[in-house]
Amino acid sequence: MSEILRLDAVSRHFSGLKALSGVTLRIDKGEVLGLIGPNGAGKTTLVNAVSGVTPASSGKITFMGRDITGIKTYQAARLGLARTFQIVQPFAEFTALDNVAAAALFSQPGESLKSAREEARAHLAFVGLEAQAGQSAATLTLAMRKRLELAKALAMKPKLLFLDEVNAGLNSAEVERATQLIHQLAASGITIVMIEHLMKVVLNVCTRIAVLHNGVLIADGPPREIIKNPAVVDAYLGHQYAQRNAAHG
Ligand SMILES: Nc1ncnc2c1ncn2[C@@H]1O[C@H](COP(=O)(O)OP(=O)(O)OP(=O)(O)O)[C@@H](O)[C@H]1O
Repeated sequence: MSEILRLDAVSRHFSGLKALSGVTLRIDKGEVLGLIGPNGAGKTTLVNAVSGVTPASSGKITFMGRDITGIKTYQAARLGLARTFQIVQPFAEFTALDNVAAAALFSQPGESLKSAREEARAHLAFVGLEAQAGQSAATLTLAMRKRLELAKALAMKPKLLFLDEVNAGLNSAEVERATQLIHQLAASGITIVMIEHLMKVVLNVCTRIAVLHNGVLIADGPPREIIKNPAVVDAYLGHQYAQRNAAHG
């Protein structure tokens, strides 16, 4: 497989706090990488560093062979790096359709509003929000706003898509539906990095798992190995989880 993203010794400090410490990680095209770890481990900070929201303090980030360290968010979007946010933040007064059209225009500013809206309609249909196209984003349920967030990210035509806790706060039927969408996205060839606390989802969709703890990458490998890794069990999964898992083979 060929490399799409590479982090070399990436660190991010907030005053004295080391949110990310010397993270080196390679992601290949077509992978679905699960990024896991306890609260405050540095997962969102890593995604923010790559997508230009909060630049790295040091280290190097390479996307499709190009040095993108310190890139701005709009530049990242135009290169094909898109993300959803943990706290969904649509333009509340805009319709669902125009939220997605705005995302399309953000990544391709030359596009006409008419074609951005046509494109937006297709993305809304993909995430199952066709019927809500004309509704203002403020009136959508949390699950719908999460799917809207996904449609916005897709409107940026990503090559690499970061999903930041797209399942948080959803019920099991909604998680099931979101999981199917992630499978479809992966099948369409988009490389995915997902921050996810639900291990059931991680194990269902991820081809590889990277684990952060206190800003340090403590493990990186195939899901079946990661869930047995003693450092990961200690830092995140817990011994009960490991025992339950071992009992289920
Ligand atoms: N803008 C900021 N200013 C100061 N500290 C920050 C900032 N952003 C993150 N941090 C701190 O950096 C550390 C890593 O935070 P981060 O949000 O990356 O963790 P996370 O693994 O995504 O956690 P969670 O699972 O709770 O979302 C935390 O201690 C957090 O408080």
